[in-house]
Amino acid sequence: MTEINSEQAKYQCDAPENAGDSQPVVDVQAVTKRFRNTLALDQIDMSVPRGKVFALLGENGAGKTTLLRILTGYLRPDRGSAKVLNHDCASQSEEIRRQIGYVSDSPAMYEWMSASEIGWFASAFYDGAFPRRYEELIAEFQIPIGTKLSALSKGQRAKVALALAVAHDPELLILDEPTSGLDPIVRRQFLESMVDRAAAGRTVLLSSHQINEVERVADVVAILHAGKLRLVQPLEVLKHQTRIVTATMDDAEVYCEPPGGQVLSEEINGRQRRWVVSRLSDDWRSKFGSEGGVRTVDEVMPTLEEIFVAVCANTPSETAPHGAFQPELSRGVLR
Ligand SMILES: Nc1ncnc2c1ncn2[C@@H]1O[C@H](COP(=O)(O)OP(=O)(O)OP(=O)(O)O)[C@@H](O)[C@H]1O
Repeated sequence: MTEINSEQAKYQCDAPENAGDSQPVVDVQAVTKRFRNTLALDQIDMSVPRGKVFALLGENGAGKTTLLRILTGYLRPDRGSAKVLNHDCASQSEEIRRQIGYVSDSPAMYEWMSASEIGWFASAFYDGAFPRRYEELIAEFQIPIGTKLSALSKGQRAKVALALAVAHDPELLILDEPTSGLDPIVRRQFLESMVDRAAAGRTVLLSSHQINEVERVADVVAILHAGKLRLVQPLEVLKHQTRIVTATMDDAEVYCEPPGGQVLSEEINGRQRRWVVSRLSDDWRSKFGSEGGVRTVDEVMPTLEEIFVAVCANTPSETAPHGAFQPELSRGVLR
């Protein structure tokens, strides 16, 4: 069985020299990027704290890859600025790429090389420990070392790309859809190894559609929607402060104000009203439905997927007139 074991996680995570540094590892300010008629990123402000697993969620076309490509210097923003490890992404991209590990959504590798040869080739760019770490990862992943990359399966190639990105033990790992192509066992072990990295002070910034997986490993969640950053919050805070409130009215015609807080979404179905609400106060029940007409009221904790759907379904133009949803962020800094 392919396994990223605890031993491996240990060597990946020797304590970084400046682990105590409180400066964000990624600092994005007012970044805007347009492709012809598509506004891919619209005034993005975001900071990624050190030593966390930071998950960037968004629907297809939300702008995740565009943002990650700006951070790694493969794209330039039209406006705004971005820094990674205190280096400017537009002018110091080589330095950034040397210091980080990056796996793009479609890694380009020299197809005519074997896993062994590409490791040897990449080791020229990194410190002396790279070859040993790389070989151990390749062995853990059970990659046939002599086979040309062009002859490997999609999942095996994804593993080679990951091994290349991780083997120099980077302070920041940027992963665009890291688990696509991996089988469920490797996905799980890989994500757990990301948690171990964060615990040792390394930072992992990953984009994903796999919300259930993200829910298991992320410290911080950001949601991009149509090029706008709609939410950035520690996952624990997000889950603690967000509720699905369902009220059943005496009559479908009875109007009912939402239960306070920030309304992420509202659904009306006959006599039933359903809100996904963040920042609900502890005493919301005492104030709710004071005008009468509310027969029963229930409150449950939403899954991250339910929060994601609520945030993405509620674009500003659709925002309910009452309790309007405002992105849960201020300059993308966690509150
Ligand atoms: N090189 C490009 N030329 C033109 N449009 C582009 C280009 N790259 C991205 N876009 C557009 O920018 C928007 C954001 O794309 P992006 O790839 O960043 O989304 P994403 O969130 O990574 O999506 P997915 O989850 O499907 O990979 C999309 O509308 C896409 O069509």
